[in-house]
Amino acid sequence: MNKKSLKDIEIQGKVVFCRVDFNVPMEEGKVTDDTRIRAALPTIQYMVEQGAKVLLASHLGRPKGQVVEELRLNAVAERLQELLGKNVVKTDEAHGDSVKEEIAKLNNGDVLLLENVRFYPGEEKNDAELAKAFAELADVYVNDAFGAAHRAHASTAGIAEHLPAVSGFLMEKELDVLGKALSNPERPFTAIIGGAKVKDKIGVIDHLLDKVDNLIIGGGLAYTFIKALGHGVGKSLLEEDKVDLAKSFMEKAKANGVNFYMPVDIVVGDDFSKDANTQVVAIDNIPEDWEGLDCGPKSREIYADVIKKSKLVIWNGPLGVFELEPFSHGTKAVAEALAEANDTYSVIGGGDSAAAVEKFGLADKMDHISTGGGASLEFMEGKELPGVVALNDK
Ligand SMILES: Nc1ncnc2c1ncn2[C@@H]1O[C@H](COP(=O)(O)OP(=O)(O)O)[C@@H](O)[C@H]1O
Ligand SMILES: O=C(OP(=O)(O)O)[C@H](O)COP(=O)(O)O
Repeated sequence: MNKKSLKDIEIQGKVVFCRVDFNVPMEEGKVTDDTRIRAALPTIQYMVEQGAKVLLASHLGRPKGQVVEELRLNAVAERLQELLGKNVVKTDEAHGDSVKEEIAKLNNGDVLLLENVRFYPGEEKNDAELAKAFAELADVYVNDAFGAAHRAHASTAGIAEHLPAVSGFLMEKELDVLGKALSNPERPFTAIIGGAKVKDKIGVIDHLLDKVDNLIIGGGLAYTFIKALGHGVGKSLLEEDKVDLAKSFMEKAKANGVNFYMPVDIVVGDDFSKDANTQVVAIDNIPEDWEGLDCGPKSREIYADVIKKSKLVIWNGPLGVFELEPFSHGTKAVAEALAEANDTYSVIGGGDSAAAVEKFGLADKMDHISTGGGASLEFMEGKELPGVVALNDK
């Protein structure tokens, strides 16, 4: 990588503003998957050992510029403290006088976690004043938040204009592994795209159609494609204004000779809950009052077969609502097929896909689990990541 790294600078006794991606799954105020926190530990531990005063900054969820009590980072601070085996100071703000007072109390090697940076409306707007307010807290900026590197926000990009700015170790590793996998992909090359963030993902499908041999569309995205085929989708997740686009993707796949796969059968539920009644239906037979929440058994078999014949698979986004047992089987089938396919290099992207693989106990069978979903997709599209561009060149 042509960007400066943490190892290239002197941080002893300096206040380091380190952007991390601690946007972790939470339930009832507890962190349910700490993969992203553990992934940042090498960088944090290094800064501690070097005697820096470490300020960690992260977003959690999408509070849209307001304080949302459930999205405070207190539980994250607790988990980090356990993992580091060291006290972590947590502030209720992310900049300003109260934070400066806490920083003044830090000794070399101490760690402080700032409050959710997205509680400030300026964060997502990359507001210059907010970027300056963050920069005022520190001497050096380190970006280790690969998962948020595709966002040009005040704490991921703007701040870098005011301080020496370098990458952390997680950021470096992600760019290295993904870069190597894609510069000359082994074929057949398959992309599996699922999840719920339709708007974020549907665009990258276009680019993947220029690169892959096989494309599998699943999860909540699938219903926009099912609708594009002219079928009803009941109460399933649907991005009505992307239906025409979905149609054009299917045409592009055909024109490019890409094998295009989407579910042929669906597990529908009458409620978004683990106690829902379920049934398996064909994609042209989704009942009006039901919601598609997983792919069915026939689809799973087809996907597993494609995976086993691939040399490289990138997977972003669960194939169903894997958090609820009755709708976890599609995601599990894909994870198992990847685990069994020894000749297939598997790259897993996305917080939820990574959490799913972890939940099924298959994480150590994957070749690379990225901490970034959207970020890894944009990287694989060949887009420049603003959080990387903003860093100092070597
Ligand atoms: N059919 C579906 N309907 C609604 N939500 C779904 C469906 N399939 C998957 N999901 C949800 O998608 C979420 C993950 O989406 P997303 O954040 O886009 O993925 P990732 O974090 O892996 O990039 C999961 O919480 C999962 O429950
Ligand atoms: O979880 C994240 O995205 P991802 O689910 O695409 O990996 C990152 O923390 C970025 O969050 P955002 O998509 O709200 O900017």
